[in-house]
Amino acid sequence: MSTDTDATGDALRFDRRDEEPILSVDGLRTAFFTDKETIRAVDGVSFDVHDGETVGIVGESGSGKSVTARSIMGLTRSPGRVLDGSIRFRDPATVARLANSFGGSTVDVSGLSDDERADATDENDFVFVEEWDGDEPAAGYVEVTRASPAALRKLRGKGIAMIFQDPLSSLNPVYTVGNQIKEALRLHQGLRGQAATEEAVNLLEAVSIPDAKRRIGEYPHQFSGGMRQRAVIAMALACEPELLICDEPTTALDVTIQAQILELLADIQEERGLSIVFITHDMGVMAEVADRLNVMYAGEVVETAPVGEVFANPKHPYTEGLLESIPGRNVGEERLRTIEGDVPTPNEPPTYCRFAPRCPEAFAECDAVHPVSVSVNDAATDHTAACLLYPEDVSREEAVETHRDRGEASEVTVDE
Ligand SMILES: Nc1ncnc2c1ncn2[C@@H]1O[C@H](COP(=O)(O)OP(=O)(O)OP(=O)(O)O)[C@@H](O)[C@H]1O
Ligand code: NI
Repeated sequence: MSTDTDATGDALRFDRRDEEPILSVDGLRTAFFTDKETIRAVDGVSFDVHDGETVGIVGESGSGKSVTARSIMGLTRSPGRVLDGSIRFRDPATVARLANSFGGSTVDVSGLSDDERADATDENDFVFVEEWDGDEPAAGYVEVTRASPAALRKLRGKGIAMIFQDPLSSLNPVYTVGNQIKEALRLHQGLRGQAATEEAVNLLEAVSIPDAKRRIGEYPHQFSGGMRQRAVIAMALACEPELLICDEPTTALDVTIQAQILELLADIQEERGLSIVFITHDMGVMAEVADRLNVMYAGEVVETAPVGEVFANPKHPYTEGLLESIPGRNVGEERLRTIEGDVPTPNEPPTYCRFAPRCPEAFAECDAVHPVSVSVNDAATDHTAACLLYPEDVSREEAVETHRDRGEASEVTVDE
C-alpha cells in the first residue's frame, strides 16, 4: 500500500526493485475450452511483484483479473487450463519447505549455466534450488504452473493466500468463526487447544474486530459484511502468507467500511512485510492501495507503470477512459460510463487490437496489427503500453512496424 510516500519509503521500494521479485508471472496464458469456443481469458500476461509492494490489477468486468489470480493460486479448474508461460514464486522459506516435501521434483540448478539449466529440467520438476545454506535450500523458486495438486495445497495458505470479494465463499456457515481460524492455525502453525484459541483472539483483535473473545464463538451469519471480511483476513493471516492476493475484497462493502478495510490491509502489510496483489475495477481504490499498476483488457496487460505515473501520465486510451470514469473526476454525474460498449470475449488469437472497436484514437492499422507491450518513449524505464501509438517518439509508421515485427515473432496458437 502506498501509505509511506516520503523519500525514505520510495528509496526503500527502489532498493527492493533491484532484487529478484517474490513473484514473476511471465507470458501466462489461461484458456477455457467450452463446446462453443476457446476463451483466452488470460492471453500473455507478465508482471512482477517485489517484496513488500502492492501490485494492482485493474480492468473492467471480464478482463481476466480473477482468472489471473486463480492461475497464480493454482486454482484453475476444467474446462480452464494454464496453457503457457511461467509463474515463479521465490519465497526462500516456501522453496525450502516444498523441496523438503517433494525431493523427487526438486532440481539443483545452483552452479549450472542457463543452457545447462534448460537441459536439466523436465515437466515434473517444480522446485528449483539456486543456492544452498549447508543442506538447506537458501534460494530458488517454485514453478507454480508445474506443481502437483499436493504441492499446490502446501503452497496455498502459507505461501500464497487469497481473499475473495464475497467473504461468505471463504467461510463455512456451519462452523463458528473461531473454529475456522483455529483450523487454519492448526494446519499452518501447528497450534492446538488453548494456544490456538488465544492466537485466534489475537488475530481477530489484529483485524480490529471488537469484543473478539466473545465473537470467536459466533457464526459467520452473525457478522456484518465488513466484519466477515475482517474475519476472512484474519483467517488468511493465520496461515502467515508471504504473498496475499486480494480479489475485489471491498467491492461488496459500503464506502466507509471499504476505507477501513483498505487501511487495515495497509497496516497489516507494514507490520508483516506482506507482498500484495490487489485486484479491483475501481481506479479510485487503486490510487489508495497500489504501488504499481497493471491495466488489463480482454486478457492482456495493456499498460503498466508506478501508480502515480499512471494517474499523472496515462498513455493507453483505455487507461484514460478508466480514469475518466472515476466518480467525482467529472462533475455532475454519479457514475460516468465514458467508454462505450463492453469488454469483448477473447475467443480468437489477437491479430488486431482488442480495444480498437471502443477506442477514440483507433486508426486503420489497429484492426490489422496486434499491439505488444513497448516502452512508451525512449526516456521511460518503467512505463509500458500495448498500443500502436507507442513508442510516442518515433513516427507512427515506425511504431506500427515495431508492433508488427514483435507480434509476428511471438505468435502462438492454442491447441486443445
Ligand atoms: N469457468 C469459466 N468457464 C468459461 N469461461 C470463463 C470461466 N471463468 C471465467 N471465464 C471467462 O474468462 C474471462 C475473464 O474472466 P474473469 O473472471 O477473470 O474476469 P474479471 O476481470 O475478474 O471480471 P470481474 O470484474 O467481473 O470479476 C471472461 O470472458 C469470462 O467469461
Ligand atoms: Ni473477477
